Amino acid sequence: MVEKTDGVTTVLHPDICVIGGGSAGLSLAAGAAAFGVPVVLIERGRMGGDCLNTGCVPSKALIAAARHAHAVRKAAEFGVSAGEPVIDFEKVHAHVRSVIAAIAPNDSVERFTAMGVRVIEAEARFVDRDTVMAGGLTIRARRFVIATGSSTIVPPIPGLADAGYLTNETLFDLTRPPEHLLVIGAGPAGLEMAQAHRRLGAKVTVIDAGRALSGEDPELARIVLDRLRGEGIVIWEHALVLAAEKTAGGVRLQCETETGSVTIDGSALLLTTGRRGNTAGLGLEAADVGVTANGIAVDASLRTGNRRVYAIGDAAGGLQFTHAANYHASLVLREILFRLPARENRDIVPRATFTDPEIAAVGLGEDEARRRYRQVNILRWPYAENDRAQAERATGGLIKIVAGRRGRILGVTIAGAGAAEMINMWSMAIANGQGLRHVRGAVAPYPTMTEIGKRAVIAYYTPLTRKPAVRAIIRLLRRFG
Ligand SMILES: Cc1cc2nc3c(=O)[nH]c(=O)nc-3n(C[C@H](O)[C@H](O)[C@H](O)COP(=O)(O)OP(=O)(O)OC[C@H]3O[C@@H](n4cnc5c(N)ncnc54)[C@H](O)[C@@H]3O)c2cc1C
Ligand SMILES: NC(=O)c1ccc[n+]([C@@H]2O[C@H](COP(=O)([O-])OP(=O)(O)OC[C@H]3O[C@@H](n4cnc5c(N)ncnc54)[C@H](O)[C@@H]3O)[C@@H](O)[C@H]2O)c1
Repeated sequence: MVEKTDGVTTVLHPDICVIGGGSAGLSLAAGAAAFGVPVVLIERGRMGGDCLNTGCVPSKALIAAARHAHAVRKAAEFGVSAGEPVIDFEKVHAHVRSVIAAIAPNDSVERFTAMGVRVIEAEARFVDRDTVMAGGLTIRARRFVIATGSSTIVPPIPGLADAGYLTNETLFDLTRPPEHLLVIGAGPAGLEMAQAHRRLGAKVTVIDAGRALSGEDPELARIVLDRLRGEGIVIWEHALVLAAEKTAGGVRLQCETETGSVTIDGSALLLTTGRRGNTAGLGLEAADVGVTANGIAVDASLRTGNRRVYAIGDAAGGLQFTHAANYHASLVLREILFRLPARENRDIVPRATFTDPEIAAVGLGEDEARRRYRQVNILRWPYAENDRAQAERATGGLIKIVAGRRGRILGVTIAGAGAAEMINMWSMAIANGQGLRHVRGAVAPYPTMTEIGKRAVIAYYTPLTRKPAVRAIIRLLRRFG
């Protein structure tokens, strides 16, 4: 990398300058370095970003602890006596920290420096279309990639700031369980954390202005919501939080629900009200980079209004998943390194919410498929018809497959045990334009829950067995012995 010092400032001239060392930025920097391309990565906080420090990793570690507590409570159903679990929240917290610590070296400054990435630990800011300043250094790169992540949207609820609230940035620092956790926002983040805390001994109330899990097919979302309610979580849907206030015991919310006004007292409040791409302080105006209500304005190739600048991951204000961030990084890298046109295809990006049961989906939902195509077939198969699900006592679940003409797979949603793992097969099928016949032709080991999808597909072909033409062929062939 060309580096010039004029006695006052040092100017770096990499091919690529990445702003943000979270899932998106690290993925892009690692890919560029692997091809020997000079790359600068600027990170103002902790390497690994949200996913490692305050998102996926701590939340999944907490969920794992909660699942063990739940398994102890449920053990009697299997003839194993265990009683009520003893939960040491400080040790749960230590478990969460140790999982982060185990993964952190993969995202460390040392590892990336060893790969050949020049890591600058400072805040980055554009000063013009082609220049970023960070930590007293000037970076003039051929291409810039903004990967600054997102932050919780704080709703304008009167009294909220004074009442005090937790977000994903502070939730995992708790070393004592909240007695009664109030959660505003019943999306993936809110419901995952609601169930984890409930299973770890807290009372939990969730409030949403709209439908809970509104991004998912209502038929399948209902399976998850029924289970959560069955575990004692109170979920208010279509409820407006009008005001918040601090109380001696914690926090009080005044809500307007479908059945009237309700006052809810809790000991702590968590906001999981959606996330907006981080744009503040980046000097985007100087770089001619536009913003939207969700984050940085990009086109389908993740390019901003400034042709040299891309935005990827949560910052781009679209899909907000670690795997989407990695996908974005691969698309932009393809375009920068090989000049191959990049085009984001959201239909191939799966999503999974790690409640129990999980809900996972890829491709089009039924409504969207009906909007786009004239002929749509809906296939369903319940977990209760699967032998493994019976053995595991995990019969509450359903797969729903949306197929088009000639059995092309358009979308799949699964609510049930192992849904996040099971969706992989369908992601692969959709990404490769495959149809139901490809699934029919594959053999799934018995007894596994993967068979649930295959059974749905076989049911789709069952009417074939009754077709007169098919039966006539069989009759004809029987004559030959
Ligand atoms: C509670 C929770 C659970 C989640 N669970 C999952 C899950 O199970 N699966 C999943 O796929 N996704 C999950 N997500 C979403 C996932 O965490 C994000 O999609 C992912 O982290 C986005 O990566 P990113 O690189 O775009 O942003 P980030 O990881 O946020 O990284 C952005 C980085 O940029 C840095 N930065 C910002 N501005 C500047 C600046 N001006 N200069 C220098 N550096 C800057 C920040 O410090 C940060 O480190 C979860 C999110 C939350 C909140
Ligand atoms: N398993 C996962 O992959 C996972 C887990 C957590 C988060 N995430 C990602 O992080 C992002 C943020 O997640 P999230 O669940 O916070 O966002 P979300 O946008 O999915 O859900 C936010 C919810 O908050 C509600 N809401 C917003 N303002 C409100 C208000 N004032 N009063 C009541 N309800 C209000 C909305 O109606 C919505 O249902 C998502 O894009 C998600 O994909 C992913």
